[in-house]
Amino acid sequence: MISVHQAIQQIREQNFASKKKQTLRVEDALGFILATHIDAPINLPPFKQSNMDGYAVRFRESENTATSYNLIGEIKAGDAINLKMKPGDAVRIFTGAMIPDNADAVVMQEKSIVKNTELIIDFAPLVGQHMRAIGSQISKGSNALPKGHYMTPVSIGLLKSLGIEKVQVYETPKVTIIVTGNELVTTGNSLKEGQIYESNSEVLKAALHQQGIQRVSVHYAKDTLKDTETIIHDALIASDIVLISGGISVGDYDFVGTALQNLDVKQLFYKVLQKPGKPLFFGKKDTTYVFALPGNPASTLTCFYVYVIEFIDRFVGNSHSGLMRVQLPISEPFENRFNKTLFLKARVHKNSVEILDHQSSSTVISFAAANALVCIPEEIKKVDKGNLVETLILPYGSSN
Ligand SMILES: Nc1nc2c(c(=O)[nH]1)N[C@H]1C(S)=C(S)[C@@H](COP(=O)(O)OP(=O)(O)OC[C@H]3O[C@@H](n4cnc5c(N)ncnc54)[C@H](O)[C@@H]3O)O[C@H]1N2
Ligand code: MOO
Repeated sequence: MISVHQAIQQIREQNFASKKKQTLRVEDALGFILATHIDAPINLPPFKQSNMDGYAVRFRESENTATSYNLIGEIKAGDAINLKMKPGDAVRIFTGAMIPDNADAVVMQEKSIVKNTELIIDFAPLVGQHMRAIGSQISKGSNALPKGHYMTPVSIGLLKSLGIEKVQVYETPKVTIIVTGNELVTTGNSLKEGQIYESNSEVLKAALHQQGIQRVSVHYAKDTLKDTETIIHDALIASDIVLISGGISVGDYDFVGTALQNLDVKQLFYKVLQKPGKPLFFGKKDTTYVFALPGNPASTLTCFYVYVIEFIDRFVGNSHSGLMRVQLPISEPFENRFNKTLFLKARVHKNSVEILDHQSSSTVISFAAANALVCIPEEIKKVDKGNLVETLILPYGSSN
């Protein structure tokens, strides 16, 4: 049995140096990881822009205390007019429009009065006010997004605003989910005595999709060594990652461990001093990695969030791997009576984190209400109210 820390270290030690790359249109790259640094091909903004609807002014020669200017023209957004402004001139200007080269400042229209061709303002404008300088957001040639960056909607927007059409990203892994268990029935069928509805495959598939992984197939193995072995054998050939649900404990009908051994899958670790998810297996055959996730639904999902996400982030070259971890004050005292590291379903509130009821690994009712997992290390026996605890924010935790 190894510690949670050792298990995570083992995952981090895997070497994914030769990652496959692919080229995508920027708008198709949501959720992918950039395989190259991207430098700005143009200045942003590409020309001096007005930040307000109002008037561009050029100060009089030696001072800028003037409050009266001569209005000489108008420039709208999209106009390519570079008016030559003399000292004391003003130009009607709009937000996003190109400001004449020699304008010194923009004055908001709310602070101005126009009488015929005279612009009167009741204060002396500051040099550069309400103007966006060329390249002030990003200058041509400087780095817009680094290699390893996770593409979000706004990353797409930034690259689009730089005129970039295509990006190189790392390929996402092909994942096979294998579900074991004779008691499992898919929805749409009626339950017979002793049967339950199968859910882990859909949970894992949805959680993978949320990580940007679309190439996922699901297979079902009966609780026989032959069936388990055949299905794992085929998955090892067809996939980069195999996720197996259930059958990894010590019961007479838990065949996953033996099947993996028979198929020469090298064990990197088996059993972690944690609750839930103690009988977690991690191994490798050739270039394919295998996680055998304990079948209890909350154990399966906890192991996915703590270990599989860490692994996938590294596999796809994400420079930030694993769930975000923050220290938060706990809302009630907590006792760890298990001599194991606990991952507890929890809810982050504004100024604290609350451990939820129903922590059993066979129940997902608290997981459905959770937006975080609190990690209490095995050596911590008691946490007082208000003490800081390590809190892992679930992928949807910031939005619910
Ligand atoms: N003698 C011992 N028994 C058990 C130990 C142990 O150390 N000694 N460990 C327990 C722990 S901890 C866990 S976790 C489970 C893990 O067992 P398996 O990985 O072999 O999982 P199963 O037995 O196949 O299933 C456990 C539980 O979860 C339900 N299940 C499984 N798959 C699904 C699914 N796809 N959808 C919904 N529900 C599923 C299954 O019906 C069982 O109730 O072992 C303990 N036993
Ligand atoms: O470790 Mo098991 O996952 O408690 O139920």
